[in-house]
Amino acid sequence: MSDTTINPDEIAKFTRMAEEWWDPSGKFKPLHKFNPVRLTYIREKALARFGRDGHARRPLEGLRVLDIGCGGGLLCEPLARLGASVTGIDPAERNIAVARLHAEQSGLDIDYRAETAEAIAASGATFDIVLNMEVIEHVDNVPLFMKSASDMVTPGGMMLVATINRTARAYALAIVGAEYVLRWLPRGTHDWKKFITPDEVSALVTRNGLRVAEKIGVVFHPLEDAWKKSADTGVNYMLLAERG
Ligand SMILES: C[S@@+](CC[C@H](N)C(=O)[O-])C[C@H]1O[C@@H](n2cnc3c(N)ncnc32)[C@H](O)[C@@H]1O
Ligand SMILES: [Mg+2]
Repeated sequence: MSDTTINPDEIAKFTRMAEEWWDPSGKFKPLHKFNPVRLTYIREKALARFGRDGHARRPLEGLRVLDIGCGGGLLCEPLARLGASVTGIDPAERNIAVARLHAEQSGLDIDYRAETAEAIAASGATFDIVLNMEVIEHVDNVPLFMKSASDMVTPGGMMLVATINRTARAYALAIVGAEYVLRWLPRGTHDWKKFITPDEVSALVTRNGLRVAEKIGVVFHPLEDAWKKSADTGVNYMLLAERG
């Protein structure tokens, strides 16, 4: 197995789409649509874990957040607005350039770096919150990726993972449905074989010293045109893991 998590085809694919990160109806429309449910989840879990007051103007003030595979910064920016000290990393340099420019235009101070998780982990850096959102299914050497991500969770900290389950239903909905029928995503965005089950994610984080606190599904509601939390983890899901 290679000693890097970088899959060059994946980086090339995201580099080609980089100009579209902030277009809510462009190629990253599904991520824009996911944002409300996942931001609500991250915020809620962070308030609980770190004993923060949700009514404060900047409730996450001072918490160090690492967003792995941050792309154009769709999660970094709202978290910076909540007061967090955000570091966004992505091996695709074009993504980082787009993210930096957008943060500057938004008047936000975010530490963006064109780096891999394994490189940052090797430096010994740790964070209160590590975000691992819609990335695992795009990396090589998943064990190294999950070890690097887990190692960066400080004692008392947490990691949130969002990804797609490897089920027949995920093939039908996340690939055939989303790429071919509804055309929400460009064809070839996902490879079913790279999807990962909640049990596999749990085993990888547990092996690296974290404890799985919750697994929840995320399901699309067509009538409301919105994604919502659900007990059904059969396709899209999120997992919360904590250290100590
Ligand atoms: C589907 S996007 C998700 C972007 C962002 N996390 C979000 O949810 O809005 C996947 C991102 O992972 C990045 N990526 C690909 N391989 C990676 C790796 N080995 N390590 C970290 N990020 C990677 C891609 O460049 C891309 O920006
Ligand atoms: Mg994906």
